[in-house]
Amino acid sequence: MTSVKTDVKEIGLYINGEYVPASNKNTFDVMNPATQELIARVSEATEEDVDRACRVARDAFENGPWRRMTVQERAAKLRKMADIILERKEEIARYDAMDVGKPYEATVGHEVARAAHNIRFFADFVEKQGGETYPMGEEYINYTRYEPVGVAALITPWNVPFMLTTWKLGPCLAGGNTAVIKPAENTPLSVSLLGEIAKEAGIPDGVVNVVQGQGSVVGNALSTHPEVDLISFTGSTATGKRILKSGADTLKKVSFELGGKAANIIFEDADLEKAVPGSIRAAFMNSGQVCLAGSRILVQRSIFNEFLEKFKEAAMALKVGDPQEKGTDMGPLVSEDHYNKVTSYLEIAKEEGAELVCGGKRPELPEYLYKGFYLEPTVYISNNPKSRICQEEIFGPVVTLIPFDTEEEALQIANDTDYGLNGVVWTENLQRAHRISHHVRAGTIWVNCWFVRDLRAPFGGFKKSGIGREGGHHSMEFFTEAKNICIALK
Ligand SMILES: NC(=O)c1ccc[n+]([C@@H]2O[C@H](COP(=O)([O-])OP(=O)(O)OC[C@H]3O[C@@H](n4cnc5c(N)ncnc54)[C@H](O)[C@@H]3O)[C@@H](O)[C@H]2O)c1
Ligand SMILES: O=C/C=C/C=C(\O)C(=O)O
Repeated sequence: MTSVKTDVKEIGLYINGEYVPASNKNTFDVMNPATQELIARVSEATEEDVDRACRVARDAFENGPWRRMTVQERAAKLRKMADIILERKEEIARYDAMDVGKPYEATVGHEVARAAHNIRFFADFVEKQGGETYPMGEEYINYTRYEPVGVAALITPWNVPFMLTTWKLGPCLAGGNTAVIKPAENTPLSVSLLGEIAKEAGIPDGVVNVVQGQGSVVGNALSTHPEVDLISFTGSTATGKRILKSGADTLKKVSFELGGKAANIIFEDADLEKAVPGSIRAAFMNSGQVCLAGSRILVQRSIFNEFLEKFKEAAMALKVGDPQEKGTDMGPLVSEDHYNKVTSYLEIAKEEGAELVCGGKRPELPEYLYKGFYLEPTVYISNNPKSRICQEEIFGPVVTLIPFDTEEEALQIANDTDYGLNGVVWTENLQRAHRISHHVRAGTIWVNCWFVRDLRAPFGGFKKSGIGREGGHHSMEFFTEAKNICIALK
């Protein structure tokens, strides 16, 4: 097996329905994290380019046909967009495998299908959406319209680039807004296609724009731009704080999906046939680079050793390798910087006295992957839930098993975190399942499952894991302004 050698791609910004170079012609390089090969040269937007994209989006919003179309017309174009995503699913998944290092097989079969569903779901949703009517006897009547907000900045992270961007773009466009998208700088490939896919679907020029470059420059220019009305951001809590500040002067609406450090709680009455593979997925999917990862695994002491043995065996059986290859469970980490961050926690774990169960080193790999940013699935045991490895979002294939004795103790540990994105509970006891679900302070609780998504359900975080909710009417509330019209009838 040799590496999938590809030509170096040249990727422009997408503004007003066409690919354009940066105004100063600058580009930045994108590497394949499995091999460190150069895979793309991407135009690096200047502040002037961001300004142009925002003004184009404003013009398309104010003067173009998009917001004036009937919902049926808009929905038809969005459905076409979903169809094109499915037609191009191999190309999109290849791109995510190339710059994220995400296993191709899982991406093409699941994430890209979900991306198409994100767009189609919101097309269907707005077609069925009604308004409110409040008659005031014979004198007056009130009715509500949901109008688009304006120009949206959609700023997205590198771990799930395409799917997460469509999760925002679907409701943004369904609501009649226009968009300037900014993907993460190390994973620009798949998202770069969204402008041309929108155009092919018949969405007018200027409605979907994509700018590329560093967060501190391009992201910052977007979040301070006076033409941007709202920001939907998914990324780290630290960046969320920065964006909140930079959007403050122009009072932008924000929706933030931020970091997590989920407790994955295994009770002694859990069915380990389900809990072990479920916890393995929650720990190591996408090399643990998932906001929803079950990275703190709380295990009741009476079954601790049994769970530990089974979990360790399953973790060590995961196939770490080339993301492009069939059967690969785990690819590399996304970049050298991120590899250094994740592996710094191996030192921290040692200093904190955590016990290493397995992993903690580079896996043995074929020669062409020697330069890849690989780390074996890594499992620790810790008796100190307050230690840094139990508190900080490592965002890699590094998880900690923490023993507990009682339900109260499990809840106390689960809630002893700044984050509150999600929690996971494994138990065969119905009352306990509800009790624990009610008391874990997080936006989503999965019981005897993980990462099962119904797009109508609210999705978002308590505490430092976010602001607002996405999903179904929650997304539409963010991407529309409710207007009440009161008519005197006499
Ligand atoms: N809650 C969720 O749904 C969810 C989903 C996926 C990832 N995440 C979180 O995302 C993080 C990993 O992603 P990441 O490392 O790409 O996050 P990040 O915050 O570093 O970057 C996210 C995006 O913000 C941009 N950005 C960076 N600085 C900026 C600034 N000053 N102004 C405007 N934009 C800026 C980046 O360029 C990138 O496009 C993890 O914390 C993870 O938990 C959360
Ligand atoms: O890594 C984070 C994954 C987030 C998933 C979603 O936002 C979703 O499923 O809508």
